[in-house]
Amino acid sequence: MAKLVLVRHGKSEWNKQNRFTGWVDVDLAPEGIEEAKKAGQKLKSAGLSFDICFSSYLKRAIKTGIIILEELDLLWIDHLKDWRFNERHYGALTGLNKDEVKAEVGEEKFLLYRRSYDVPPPPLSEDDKRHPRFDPKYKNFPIELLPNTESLKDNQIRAMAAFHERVAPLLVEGKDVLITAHGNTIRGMVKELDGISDEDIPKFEIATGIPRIYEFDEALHIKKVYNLD
Ligand SMILES: O=C(O)[C@H](O)COP(=O)(O)O
Repeated sequence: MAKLVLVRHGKSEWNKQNRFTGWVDVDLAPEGIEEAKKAGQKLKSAGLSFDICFSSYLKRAIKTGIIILEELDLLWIDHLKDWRFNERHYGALTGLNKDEVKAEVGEEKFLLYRRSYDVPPPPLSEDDKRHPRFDPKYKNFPIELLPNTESLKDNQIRAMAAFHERVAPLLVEGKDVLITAHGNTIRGMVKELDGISDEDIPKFEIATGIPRIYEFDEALHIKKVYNLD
Protein backbone atom coordinates (compact mmCIF):
# COMPACT_ATOMS: atom_id res chain seq x y z
CA MET A 1 0.00 0.00 0.00
CA ALA A 2 1.64 3.24 -1.16
CA LYS A 3 1.76 6.27 1.11
CA LEU A 4 1.67 9.97 0.37
CA VAL A 5 2.73 12.34 3.13
CA LEU A 6 2.06 16.08 2.93
CA VAL A 7 3.94 18.42 5.26
CA ARG A 8 3.55 22.18 5.47
CA HIS A 9 6.95 23.83 5.98
CA GLY A 10 7.93 24.89 9.49
CA LYS A 11 7.27 28.46 10.65
CA SER A 12 8.95 31.05 8.41
CA GLU A 13 10.33 34.50 9.29
CA TRP A 14 7.25 36.11 7.67
CA ASN A 15 4.83 33.72 9.42
CA LYS A 16 6.34 35.17 12.61
CA GLN A 17 5.84 38.72 11.35
CA ASN A 18 2.26 37.85 10.28
CA ARG A 19 2.87 38.92 6.66
CA PHE A 20 1.28 37.51 3.50
CA THR A 21 4.12 35.58 1.88
CA GLY A 22 2.94 33.63 -1.16
CA TRP A 23 5.78 33.34 -3.70
CA VAL A 24 8.32 35.43 -1.72
CA ASP A 25 11.25 33.15 -0.88
CA VAL A 26 11.37 33.71 2.87
CA ASP A 27 13.54 31.41 5.00
CA LEU A 28 12.53 29.19 7.90
CA ALA A 29 12.62 30.77 11.36
CA PRO A 30 14.66 28.87 14.02
CA GLU A 31 11.31 27.51 15.38
CA GLY A 32 10.48 26.32 11.88
CA ILE A 33 13.70 24.33 11.71
CA GLU A 34 12.74 22.68 15.02
CA GLU A 35 9.22 21.93 13.71
CA ALA A 36 10.70 20.27 10.63
CA LYS A 37 13.03 18.16 12.81
CA LYS A 38 10.07 17.11 14.97
CA ALA A 39 8.10 16.17 11.84
CA GLY A 40 11.00 13.96 10.75
CA GLN A 41 11.22 12.36 14.20
CA LYS A 42 7.46 11.66 14.24
CA LEU A 43 7.68 10.04 10.81
CA LYS A 44 10.62 7.96 12.00
CA SER A 45 8.80 6.83 15.18
CA ALA A 46 5.78 5.91 13.05
CA GLY A 47 8.06 3.70 10.93
CA LEU A 48 7.54 5.70 7.74
CA SER A 49 10.08 5.88 4.96
CA PHE A 50 10.09 7.40 1.45
CA ASP A 51 11.24 6.59 -2.06
CA ILE A 52 11.13 10.18 -3.30
CA CYS A 53 10.49 13.71 -2.05
CA PHE A 54 8.96 16.67 -3.87
CA SER A 55 9.08 20.29 -2.75
CA SER A 56 8.10 23.64 -4.22
CA TYR A 57 10.69 26.11 -5.58
CA LEU A 58 10.69 27.94 -2.22
CA LYS A 59 13.45 27.45 0.34
CA ARG A 60 11.15 27.14 3.37
CA ALA A 61 9.61 24.00 1.81
CA ILE A 62 12.88 22.69 0.33
CA LYS A 63 14.72 23.01 3.66
CA THR A 64 11.81 21.36 5.50
CA GLY A 65 12.16 18.43 3.09
CA ILE A 66 15.93 18.22 3.65
CA ILE A 67 15.57 18.37 7.44
CA ILE A 68 12.91 15.62 7.43
CA LEU A 69 15.01 13.43 5.11
CA GLU A 70 18.04 13.97 7.33
CA GLU A 71 16.09 12.81 10.40
CA LEU A 72 15.07 9.70 8.45
CA ASP A 73 18.62 9.15 7.12
CA LEU A 74 17.19 9.47 3.62
CA LEU A 75 19.23 12.37 2.24
CA TRP A 76 20.26 10.07 -0.61
CA ILE A 77 16.79 9.71 -2.18
CA ASP A 78 15.67 11.89 -5.11
CA HIS A 79 14.43 15.32 -3.97
CA LEU A 80 12.65 16.99 -6.87
CA LYS A 81 11.28 20.51 -7.09
CA ASP A 82 8.14 21.59 -8.91
CA TRP A 83 6.98 25.24 -8.96
CA ARG A 84 3.39 24.00 -9.06
CA PHE A 85 3.75 23.11 -5.35
CA ASN A 86 4.53 26.78 -4.57
CA GLU A 87 2.33 28.65 -2.08
CA ARG A 88 -0.70 30.47 -3.44
CA HIS A 89 0.32 33.79 -5.01
CA TYR A 90 -1.18 36.42 -2.73
CA GLY A 91 -1.27 39.16 -5.40
CA ALA A 92 -1.22 42.74 -4.13
CA LEU A 93 -1.37 41.46 -0.52
CA THR A 94 2.16 40.02 -0.87
CA GLY A 95 4.38 41.29 1.96
CA LEU A 96 1.58 43.13 3.79
CA ASN A 97 0.80 42.55 7.45
CA LYS A 98 -2.36 40.42 7.82
CA ASP A 99 -3.79 42.47 10.73
CA GLU A 100 -3.23 45.74 8.86
CA VAL A 101 -4.97 44.38 5.75
CA LYS A 102 -7.89 43.20 7.91
CA ALA A 103 -8.20 46.66 9.51
CA GLU A 104 -8.12 48.31 6.08
CA VAL A 105 -10.51 46.12 4.06
CA GLY A 106 -12.76 44.80 6.87
CA GLU A 107 -13.15 41.26 8.20
CA GLU A 108 -15.50 40.03 5.46
CA LYS A 109 -13.29 40.96 2.51
CA PHE A 110 -10.20 39.82 4.41
CA LEU A 111 -11.68 36.34 4.87
CA LEU A 112 -12.83 36.26 1.26
CA TYR A 113 -9.30 37.03 0.04
CA ARG A 114 -7.61 34.72 2.52
CA ARG A 115 -9.90 31.73 2.92
CA SER A 116 -12.54 31.61 0.13
CA TYR A 117 -12.18 28.94 -2.53
CA ASP A 118 -12.38 30.98 -5.71
CA VAL A 119 -11.90 34.69 -4.95
CA PRO A 120 -8.33 35.89 -5.61
CA PRO A 121 -6.87 38.94 -3.86
CA PRO A 122 -6.37 42.05 -6.07
CA PRO A 123 -3.61 41.41 -8.65
CA LEU A 124 -0.05 42.77 -8.73
CA SER A 125 0.83 44.84 -11.77
CA GLU A 126 3.41 43.25 -14.07
CA ASP A 127 5.75 46.16 -13.27
CA ASP A 128 5.56 45.61 -9.54
CA LYS A 129 8.93 44.52 -8.14
CA ARG A 130 7.11 41.72 -6.24
CA HIS A 131 5.97 40.14 -9.54
CA PRO A 132 7.51 36.65 -10.08
CA ARG A 133 8.89 37.76 -13.48
CA PHE A 134 11.64 39.62 -11.57
CA ASP A 135 12.63 36.45 -9.66
CA PRO A 136 15.51 34.57 -11.35
CA LYS A 137 13.86 31.25 -10.49
CA TYR A 138 11.24 31.89 -13.15
CA LYS A 139 13.42 33.58 -15.76
CA ASN A 140 12.79 30.84 -18.34
CA PHE A 141 9.05 30.66 -17.68
CA PRO A 142 6.61 32.05 -20.26
CA ILE A 143 5.04 35.16 -18.74
CA GLU A 144 1.51 33.65 -19.16
CA LEU A 145 2.44 30.98 -16.63
CA LEU A 146 3.41 33.46 -13.92
CA PRO A 147 0.49 34.50 -11.73
CA ASN A 148 -0.14 38.06 -10.57
CA THR A 149 -2.65 36.73 -8.03
CA GLU A 150 -4.31 33.38 -7.30
CA SER A 151 -7.40 32.00 -5.60
CA LEU A 152 -7.15 28.76 -3.63
CA LYS A 153 -8.76 27.12 -6.68
CA ASP A 154 -5.97 28.36 -8.98
CA ASN A 155 -3.40 27.03 -6.50
CA GLN A 156 -5.23 23.70 -6.30
CA ILE A 157 -5.45 23.29 -10.09
CA ARG A 158 -1.68 23.66 -10.60
CA ALA A 159 -0.71 21.56 -7.56
CA MET A 160 -3.09 18.75 -8.54
CA ALA A 161 -1.79 18.87 -12.13
CA ALA A 162 1.70 18.20 -10.71
CA PHE A 163 0.25 15.50 -8.45
CA HIS A 164 -1.49 13.64 -11.30
CA GLU A 165 1.45 14.03 -13.67
CA ARG A 166 4.40 13.25 -11.38
CA VAL A 167 3.21 11.79 -8.09
CA ALA A 168 0.21 9.55 -8.86
CA PRO A 169 2.18 7.26 -11.25
CA LEU A 170 4.75 6.66 -8.48
CA LEU A 171 2.02 5.81 -5.96
CA VAL A 172 0.53 3.34 -8.46
CA GLU A 173 3.97 1.68 -8.61
CA GLY A 174 3.82 1.31 -4.82
CA LYS A 175 6.36 4.08 -4.06
CA ASP A 176 6.04 6.17 -0.89
CA VAL A 177 6.14 9.91 -1.58
CA LEU A 178 6.82 12.91 0.67
CA ILE A 179 5.69 16.38 -0.44
CA THR A 180 6.84 19.39 1.56
CA ALA A 181 4.84 22.42 0.52
CA HIS A 182 2.68 25.26 1.83
CA GLY A 183 -0.51 25.98 3.77
CA ASN A 184 -2.75 26.85 0.84
CA THR A 185 -1.16 24.39 -1.58
CA ILE A 186 -1.83 21.56 0.87
CA ARG A 187 -5.35 22.91 1.65
CA GLY A 188 -6.14 22.78 -2.08
CA MET A 189 -4.74 19.27 -2.43
CA VAL A 190 -6.57 18.02 0.65
CA LYS A 191 -9.79 19.60 -0.64
CA GLU A 192 -9.59 17.49 -3.78
CA LEU A 193 -8.21 14.29 -2.19
CA ASP A 194 -10.65 14.31 0.75
CA GLY A 195 -13.61 15.76 -1.18
CA ILE A 196 -14.11 18.83 1.05
CA SER A 197 -16.85 21.19 -0.21
CA ASP A 198 -16.29 24.82 -1.31
CA GLU A 199 -18.34 25.89 1.74
CA ASP A 200 -16.29 23.87 4.23
CA ILE A 201 -12.78 24.58 2.93
CA PRO A 202 -12.49 28.10 4.49
CA LYS A 203 -12.62 26.46 7.96
CA PHE A 204 -9.93 23.90 7.13
CA GLU A 205 -6.46 24.85 8.39
CA ILE A 206 -3.10 23.16 7.82
CA ALA A 207 -0.68 23.44 10.75
CA THR A 208 3.07 23.87 10.16
CA GLY A 209 5.17 20.72 10.52
CA ILE A 210 2.32 18.23 11.04
CA PRO A 211 2.58 15.29 8.61
CA ARG A 212 -0.68 14.25 6.92
CA ILE A 213 -0.59 10.63 5.76
CA TYR A 214 -2.62 9.11 2.92
CA GLU A 215 -2.59 5.35 2.36
CA PHE A 216 -3.64 4.25 -1.15
CA ASP A 217 -4.54 0.91 -2.68
CA GLU A 218 -3.26 -0.16 -6.13
CA ALA A 219 -6.21 1.56 -7.84
CA LEU A 220 -5.24 4.80 -6.07
CA HIS A 221 -8.26 4.79 -3.80
CA ILE A 222 -7.61 6.34 -0.40
CA LYS A 223 -7.82 3.68 2.30
CA LYS A 224 -6.81 5.75 5.32
CA VAL A 225 -6.00 9.40 6.12
CA TYR A 226 -4.54 10.68 9.38
CA ASN A 227 -2.30 13.37 10.84
CA LEU A 228 0.79 12.70 12.96
CA ASP A 229 0.01 15.37 15.58
O1 LIG B 1 1.75 32.75 2.26
C1 LIG B 1 1.43 32.97 3.43
O2 LIG B 1 1.24 34.11 3.90
C2 LIG B 1 1.27 31.81 4.38
O3 LIG B 1 2.23 30.85 4.14
C3 LIG B 1 -0.09 31.19 4.29
O4 LIG B 1 -0.98 32.18 4.37
P1 LIG B 1 -2.39 32.03 5.12
O5 LIG B 1 -2.13 31.63 6.52
O6 LIG B 1 -3.01 33.37 4.97
O7 LIG B 1 -3.15 30.99 4.34
